[in-house]
Amino acid sequence: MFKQDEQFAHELDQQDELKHFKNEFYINDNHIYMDGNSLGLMSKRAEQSLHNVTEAWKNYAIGGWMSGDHPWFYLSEDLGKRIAPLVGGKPEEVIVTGSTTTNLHQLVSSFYQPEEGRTKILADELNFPSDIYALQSQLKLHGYDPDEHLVRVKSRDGRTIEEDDIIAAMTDDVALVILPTVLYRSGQLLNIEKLTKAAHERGIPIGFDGCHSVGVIPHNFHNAGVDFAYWCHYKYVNSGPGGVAGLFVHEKHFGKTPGLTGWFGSDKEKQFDMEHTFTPAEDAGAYQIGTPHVLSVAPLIGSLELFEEAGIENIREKSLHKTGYLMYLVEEFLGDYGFTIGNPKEDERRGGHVCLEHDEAASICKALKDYDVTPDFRSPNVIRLAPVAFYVTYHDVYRTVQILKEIMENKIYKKYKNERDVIA
Ligand SMILES: Cc1ncc(COP(=O)(O)O)c(C=O)c1O
Ligand SMILES: Nc1c(O)cccc1C(=O)C[C@H](N)C(=O)O
Repeated sequence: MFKQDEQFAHELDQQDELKHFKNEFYINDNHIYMDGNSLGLMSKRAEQSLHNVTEAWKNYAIGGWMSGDHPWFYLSEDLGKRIAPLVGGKPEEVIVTGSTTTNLHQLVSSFYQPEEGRTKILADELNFPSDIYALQSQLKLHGYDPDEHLVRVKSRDGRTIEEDDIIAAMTDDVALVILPTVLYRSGQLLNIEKLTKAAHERGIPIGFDGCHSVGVIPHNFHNAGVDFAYWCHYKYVNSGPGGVAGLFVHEKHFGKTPGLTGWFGSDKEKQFDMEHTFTPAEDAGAYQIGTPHVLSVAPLIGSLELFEEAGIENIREKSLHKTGYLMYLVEEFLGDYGFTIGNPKEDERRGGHVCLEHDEAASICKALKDYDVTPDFRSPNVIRLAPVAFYVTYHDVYRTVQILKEIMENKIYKKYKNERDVIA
């Protein structure tokens, strides 16, 4: 269904009904940005909404909490409602707050309730380090040895985790399951419905890290019955470095007091009563802790407009097609150069990036940067390439593969050290 020639790439671009979105983003003409899976590009809408919030601060000062187009007091809830369609949550099940890691701490503090004989947390050995560190420290806070109580499902191939292996590890001593939706390195998409059903059949609550899927894949957290989820917005949702994260708590858990409490988790009508008895919000808002980071959330106001205009189903369709095209070109043009495609190839098992493995991955990434292509390296041998639907064209994908071919054919990568820089 794909063709090898450059003209074909141009034809695909002409037919791309999302192509006009590229003009919404800041990117130099000749630059190819394949790293939206780590930090999304700045959009003009995000820049504008950030500016609007600084203007509100200028004009209203403390009045900004209740005045202006986006009163800050309700902003986290308002944005949660707008994120809800991206994660398949009800509007009141989603709140924009914290960071991925702090939200995980909050949710584990709330949902990990060990009891006699059921004390373990189940994760996987390919999980993102920050999640593992959080789980280890939570276990320690409960007086458990993480080496014994944090179970990490093994990968059979070093890239992916078999759902059946995860389910087999959901034994009677497991009190909580934490998994990624999409694995950060290989890009494997786990079957969220299947895993949630299996966990619940065994009486175990389950939560998902959606960092690598929110903004690129539609979700179904509510209908799947997922207990909770957490994710960042600075990758595929383009909210800027350190942008405020999000979390989902299924409505079946409403009414419980979160493990970590703070005044911004209060019922909004009660918050300024300043009582020493905490009255939690009745929805996911209860999981907030302190004052929202208004300046770090501001870009999301504008960025979300693009998702509302494009539709997440269309974004997923285009992302699958572009990653499919990239894999096709890799196989056609790079077959002789020692690359392995490390992500699952089936559409229902892969996320928004292609994982290329190569022994010289670090030096190849450095060479790509000198050709004005931004890839993403994960030690020891992974090149992640994300042809983001909004701003990477088919022709960009074509050019990236041609540049890779040139780097390999002419051994240009040999000019660079095959080791990572400070930030990968
Ligand atoms: C899967 C995953 N989990 C957690 C994190 C940590 O997020 P943060 O540093 O925003 O807490 C990241 C990215 O940094 C990630 O990719
Ligand atoms: N959060 C990051 C940062 O502060 C600096 C550099 C990279 C990141 C990332 O988000 C990395 C990303 N989570 C990953 O999947 O590797």
